[in-house]
Amino acid sequence: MPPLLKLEALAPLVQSPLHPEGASFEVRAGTTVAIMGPSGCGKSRLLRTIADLEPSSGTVWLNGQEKKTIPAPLWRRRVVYCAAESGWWADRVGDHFQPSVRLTMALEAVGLPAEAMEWSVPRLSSGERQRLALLRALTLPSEDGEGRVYLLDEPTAALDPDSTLRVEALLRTVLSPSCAVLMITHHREQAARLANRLLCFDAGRLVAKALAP
Ligand SMILES: Nc1ncnc2c1ncn2[C@@H]1O[C@H](COP(=O)(O)OP(=O)(O)OP(=O)(O)O)[C@@H](O)[C@H]1O
Repeated sequence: MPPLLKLEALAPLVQSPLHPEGASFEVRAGTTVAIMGPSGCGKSRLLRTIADLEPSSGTVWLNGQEKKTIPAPLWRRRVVYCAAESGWWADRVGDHFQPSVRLTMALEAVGLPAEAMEWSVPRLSSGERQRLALLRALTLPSEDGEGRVYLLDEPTAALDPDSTLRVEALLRTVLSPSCAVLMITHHREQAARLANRLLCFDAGRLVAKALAP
């Protein structure tokens, strides 16, 4: 079985912060891979290139199928990107979601009430905003049941310790055998709690590191 996500020499086309050889690694279905590195080293841009939001050189495959053979809207439904700073386009939170039992359960799991769907976006605290943006990504309906990769950019950066643990517990439930998570974190303990593999930026190269401190 091919890896769910595979990168070969992937790099942003414009002013890439990566070493010229780009990023090459695989993410297997059912696993979480954590990425760490200093501020400005290129972590977010790497996720954005995988998500097809920045022009890039190199090659990406999803389930053995090359990105350039998959229409962009379909790619973005299967490679779901959750940015560190979320974008919202309507005033009411609920207008960004499709109601479902899964959503109600997920809200509860991260400590938010069902009424959060009625809240207005401008009133959200940064932690509420971050959890809701994550739920929006995680509960996107899947039309074809195909495997998905979730690209999560510092998904708990705005959260208190208790909310962080709640979100981590939710993330573990996302990992069906056909899905995978590729996440950026600044916390090694979080990587150790969640990830199967850790990749660290070192002078523009991604280097595998042990998860134990
Ligand atoms: N569109 C762009 N074109 C050129 N350079 C960019 C672009 N967007 C960001 N950069 C630069 O690329 C570098 C990497 O940015 P990136 O956002 O990937 O960093 P990061 O590792 O995620 O940092 P942090 O941990 O602070 O979020 C930074 O120096 C940034 O200023």
